[in-house]
Amino acid sequence: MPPAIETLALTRRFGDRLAVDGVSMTVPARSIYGFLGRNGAGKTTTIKLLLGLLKADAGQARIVGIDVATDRLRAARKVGALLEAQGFYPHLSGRENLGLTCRLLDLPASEVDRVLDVTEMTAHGRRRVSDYSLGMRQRLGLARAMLGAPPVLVLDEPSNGLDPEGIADMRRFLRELPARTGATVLLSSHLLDEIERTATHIGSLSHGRLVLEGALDELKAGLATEVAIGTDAPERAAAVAREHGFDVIRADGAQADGGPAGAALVARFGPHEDARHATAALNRVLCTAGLRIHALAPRQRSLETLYRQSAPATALS
Ligand SMILES: Nc1ncnc2c1ncn2[C@@H]1O[C@H](COP(=O)(O)OP(=O)(O)OP(=O)(O)O)[C@@H](O)[C@H]1O
Repeated sequence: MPPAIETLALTRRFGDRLAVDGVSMTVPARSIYGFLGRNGAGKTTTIKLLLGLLKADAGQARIVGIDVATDRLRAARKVGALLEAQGFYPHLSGRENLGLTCRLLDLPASEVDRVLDVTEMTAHGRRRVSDYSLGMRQRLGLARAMLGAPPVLVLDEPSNGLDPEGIADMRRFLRELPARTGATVLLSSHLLDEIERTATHIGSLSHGRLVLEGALDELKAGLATEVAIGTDAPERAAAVAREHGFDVIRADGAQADGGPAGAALVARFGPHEDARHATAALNRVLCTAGLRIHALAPRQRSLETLYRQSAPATALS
């Protein structure tokens, strides 16, 4: 089975600006691929290249093995998209809006029932889109992207503007999608936490370059285990720990004792080190030196850590 999406040194300039700079990304079939990057990193341009809405200056893009540049229409039939501007006719019902797209794509009318059912929108199909909540419009956008059952879905910020309940709903829906329909989802979002809870794989762009890619579990497993140290004498604790060969840093985040967020003293163990043994050894060293240690708290390995490490110069946006 070819990857759902594959690019090879994909490049696109606007004037002097390299918006997409030699990106080689692989989205495995049936994955949920979180596509990350701050504003202007090149996500939308990449998506437009994948959809054949823009031409690449160099490199290739393939959707389920079909070259987007040389076989544009066949590739386009394999991908459904939910982009920011939904472009529905507000005075028409959801069902009528979908019917129009169905005719444009030369698909059987039964597709409307199918996608309304998949997106749990059947009950609202006959209501006018102007009466829909934002969450329902996003669902309808998903339904439209799924017309013709394309194997690949590209969703740009599907949770944008939704309330917490709507976001949770969207998350549940997306997580179930590959198993229910066999589809692969490329999910572009600024919400790291949402991506972490939804995606199986991630790819991160920074200044047009792919700086991080892989299965989320594997990437997280490769991160060092970190333990926050709660002590009254952080400077001395750091010095003692370092003397004994521990890698100790000052890091942002919650204090080990649950106190106010700020610079915490954090020990980092290698990804293959036994964290329990290492923590016990660290504790022994600090206590033997007469330091008062009131907490040793393991920190979660998070997508945020990965993201910051891969693009350290860029702030979250
Ligand atoms: N049509 C265009 N003409 C000129 N420059 C453009 C054009 N489209 C994008 N760019 C530039 O290319 C770079 C990448 O933009 P792009 O929209 O792909 O980023 P993005 O990651 O999608 O950001 P956002 O999260 O804000 O949508 C930016 O510097 C942007 O200003």
